[in-house]
Amino acid sequence: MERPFVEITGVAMRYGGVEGTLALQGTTMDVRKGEFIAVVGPSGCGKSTLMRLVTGLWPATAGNVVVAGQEVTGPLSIAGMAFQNPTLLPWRNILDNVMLPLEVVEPHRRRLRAERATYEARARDLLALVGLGGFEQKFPWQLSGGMQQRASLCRALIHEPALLMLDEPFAALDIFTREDLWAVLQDVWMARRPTVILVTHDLREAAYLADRVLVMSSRPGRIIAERIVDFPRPRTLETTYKPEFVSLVHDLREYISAARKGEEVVNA
Ligand SMILES: Nc1ncnc2c1ncn2[C@@H]1O[C@H](COP(=O)(O)OP(=O)(O)OP(=O)(O)O)[C@@H](O)[C@H]1O
Repeated sequence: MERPFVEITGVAMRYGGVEGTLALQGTTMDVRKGEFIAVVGPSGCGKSTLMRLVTGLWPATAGNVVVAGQEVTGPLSIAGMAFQNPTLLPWRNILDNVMLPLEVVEPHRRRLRAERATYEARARDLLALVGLGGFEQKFPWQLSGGMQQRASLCRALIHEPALLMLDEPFAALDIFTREDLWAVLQDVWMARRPTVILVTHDLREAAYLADRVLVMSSRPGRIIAERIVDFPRPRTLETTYKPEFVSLVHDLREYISAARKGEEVVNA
């Protein structure tokens, strides 16, 4: 069997020394190459911490994180990231914001000067794919929140990362924009098949997008349940009204209620 692309084994994370906050303990999970995983759990259970450990932004206090067969010991260049706030640079136009990772991540950094036209075409294609064709020269403050979040998704994808880490990327958006972006993200994922780990509080979002949903316990967080989601793709809003979908979301909600009360959850 192929080795998982992301292997998290017995990870613990304590912030601020021995007396500090224990955010994760005994966290173990694997993600296959090209798989779309959603991680859900009670507020403060350590989801963002998990993302920081996988991308090498923080070292784990205990346990191992291995990505693409390599132990993670520092920031991962094969990862693209998007967060709740789009964090676009206000002095750069949308095209230049999207192209930013190319100025940082090798081998693109070294090729950028000679192959600028090719890279720029790639950025324009991505912007068109998320519905932002024609907005390349605009500045972030000239775009709505949803449009900025689309641009930030393009920025996370421009260097064609093998791993896409999304930490509540749509949380700040209204429900209509959010649902539009689910379809956009699904399109991008189906076209390029990166391995995705999405952290979200929105259980419908998890069920719409993921191949597998992992549920975390209250802090210190560990994985206490998982559900395979096998609705055919591309999924649409119609999918979300089907009884199987509603029932999955209902189950996930029950798991989280149990986790918040500190009860054990039986694996489905
Ligand atoms: N840099 C830090 N220093 C100290 N404690 C931290 C730090 N970052 C997070 N924590 C603590 O670790 C715990 C887990 O935080 P984390 O942000 O990972 O949770 P989360 O599940 O992403 O939360 P939410 O669902 O509310 O976004 C919390 O108790 C938080 O206060």
